[in-house]
Amino acid sequence: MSTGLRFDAVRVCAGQSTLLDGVSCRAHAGRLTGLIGPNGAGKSTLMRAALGLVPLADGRISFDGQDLPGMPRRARAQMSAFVEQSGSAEVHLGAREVVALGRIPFQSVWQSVPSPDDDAAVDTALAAVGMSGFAERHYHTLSGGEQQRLQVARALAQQPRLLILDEPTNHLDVHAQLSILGLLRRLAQSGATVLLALHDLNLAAAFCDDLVVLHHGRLVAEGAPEAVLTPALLRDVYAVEASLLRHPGTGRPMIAYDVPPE
Ligand SMILES: Nc1ncnc2c1ncn2[C@@H]1O[C@H](COP(=O)(O)OP(=O)(O)OP(=O)(O)O)[C@@H](O)[C@H]1O
Repeated sequence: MSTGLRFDAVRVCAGQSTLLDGVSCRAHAGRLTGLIGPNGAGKSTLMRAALGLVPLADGRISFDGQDLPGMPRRARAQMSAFVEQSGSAEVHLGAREVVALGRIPFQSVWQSVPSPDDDAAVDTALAAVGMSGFAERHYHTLSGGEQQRLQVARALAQQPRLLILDEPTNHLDVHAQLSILGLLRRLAQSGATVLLALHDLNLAAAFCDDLVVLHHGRLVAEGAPEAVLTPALLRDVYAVEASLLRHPGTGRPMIAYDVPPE
């Protein structure tokens, strides 16, 4: 059984700066974990460290007990997928080809055309993000939100057991935000480990099973949204005043920000 993603006393440095300072937290298998914190808190750095894209000065990051950053790239790509914050530069590819990039970790060097399994995974991923009708378009002709949905589809085509996404709802209209987060929640419910950075705290509260809060490169809170999202934490971490309400249907926390009168 999968035990999920685990960060133990993770420290990351760049020159004289400490970007992450002794961060220990978990993203459990079968749960949607939201990584929150203000700009510059260290969210992207933590995600990139998990995938071996920035070196650890200290600590350990493991997935199902295995050292994740230290794993051979192909083995890591066969189990994990990453959607980065700023879209990538696949400008000369068609939309379908971008999604098909997610199948590369499973293809042999002798394979010149995608297998039926590859094609099926790409079709399923395109449909999951509502982009089947865009498959033949050039990537660079797509809107920011359409490109974002394709990047999520590329990650889904990898059929990962671990999915890490850096602000996947960036550029998306409200319907697309709810639909992508619903999709990620279903993926988690099917047993995957899903860790995603989010700035919209109301969306984080509505969808995530667990929240991890970073501030100045340190862990400041971890747990269920209703335990983590308190007026005191919002004041200390985000320097905002807010009241916590409950959604009348789901009982989930909702944040009402105090906007000063003019
Ligand atoms: N290579 C680097 N050298 C120096 N500082 C860096 C480097 N990479 C990141 N930083 C700094 O580390 C801090 C954390 O950056 P990071 O991108 O992880 O934050 P974040 O929480 O993802 O922010 P945002 O919400 O704005 O995307 C920032 O202050 C950033 O400027």
